[in-house]
Amino acid sequence: MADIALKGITKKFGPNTALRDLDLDIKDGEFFVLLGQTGAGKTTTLRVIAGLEKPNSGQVMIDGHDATHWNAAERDVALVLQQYSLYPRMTVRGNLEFPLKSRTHNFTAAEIADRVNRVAETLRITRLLDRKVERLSGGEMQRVSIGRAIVRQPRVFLMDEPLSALDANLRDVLRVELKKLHNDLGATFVFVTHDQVEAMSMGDKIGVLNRGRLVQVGTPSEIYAKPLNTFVARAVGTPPMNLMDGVLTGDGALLDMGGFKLPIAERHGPDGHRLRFGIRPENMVLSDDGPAAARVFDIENHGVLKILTLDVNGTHLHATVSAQTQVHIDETVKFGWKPDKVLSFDPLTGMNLGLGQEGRDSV
Ligand SMILES: Nc1ncnc2c1ncn2[C@@H]1O[C@H](COP(=O)(O)OP(=O)(O)OP(=O)(O)O)[C@@H](O)[C@H]1O
Repeated sequence: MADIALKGITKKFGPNTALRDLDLDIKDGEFFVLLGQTGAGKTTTLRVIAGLEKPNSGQVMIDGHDATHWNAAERDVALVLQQYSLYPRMTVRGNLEFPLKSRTHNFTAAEIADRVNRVAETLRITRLLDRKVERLSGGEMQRVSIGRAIVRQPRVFLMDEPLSALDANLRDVLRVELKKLHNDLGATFVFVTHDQVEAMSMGDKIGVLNRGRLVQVGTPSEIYAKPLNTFVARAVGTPPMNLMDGVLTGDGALLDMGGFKLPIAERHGPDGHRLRFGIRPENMVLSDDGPAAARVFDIENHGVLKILTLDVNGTHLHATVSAQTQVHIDETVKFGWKPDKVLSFDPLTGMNLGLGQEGRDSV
């Protein structure tokens, strides 16, 4: 088990800067998710923590020790990748034993057998122990990959999109199992994903990366309810937050879109101030006396709810409504929003004006 801290890490590949002055604190035993789009620097961050990539500047601290110059073995971390790094011709047992048989360990045969059996039980792969890896399904292989990481009992698990090659059902199952494994082991997990649903459902903490910079760190609910800026606001939530430009007037927002005026509970600026207003789809309200009008462009049925795409003069907004709501494509509907759920962003910087200086400093 271990705390990890990155201090001012910059990593360049030729002219390409993958990480820019990155500071990151991961607490002992935390399930920390790094969320970002492709090329954001997630894998590079993991490889810097693992000691597989040397930063151009900055420090890697493990349990309070400066580990910047430690090699990968000294750091005692395990990396699980999206592609299974297994030996296909060996049995599952052979693959699980392999990390314990290296010259740096001095385990007895009985100790190795005991560890392998316990890991197999934890991951429910005991019945597969004598099967060749090449004869396993994708989900089984990924379980074995995870098993190969835990059998060494490292202090940190680094996981690079370990579920992204699996089909949706299996991903759901392994998500739950990984969370349980984390609880059982009590080890520090750093989990990389570009899938915000995965990040929201698994992380104790989420760090949102964009172009090599850490934009915001927080619990899933903090990131969802108090995004630092429009980038984070749109990075989590399905469908993403609606953003609309407009001006403050009286107790409302006069939207450029359609010239509609909608009430807001919290003002961030004087009358006439231009803002970007943000509202999550579940906080849009369809009602006959709504102050704004739109054409229903699309309806997605999701069982208990429907996701509507509303067209307001060519701009699309999303609204999540109950499955009982009667709507038809091309129908004109009236809508409003929950005034206390509206966020106000600076249209130039994208910063969330509702957080105040204190909120911005804390992220
Ligand atoms: N070995 C390398 N040589 C050159 N450029 C690299 C190398 N590794 C990463 N990069 C660049 O660094 C940036 C960050 O890459 P990284 O793989 O860390 O992103 P990522 O967030 O993990 O992306 P993905 O989700 O696509 O894996 C990208 O612009 C990438 O092209």
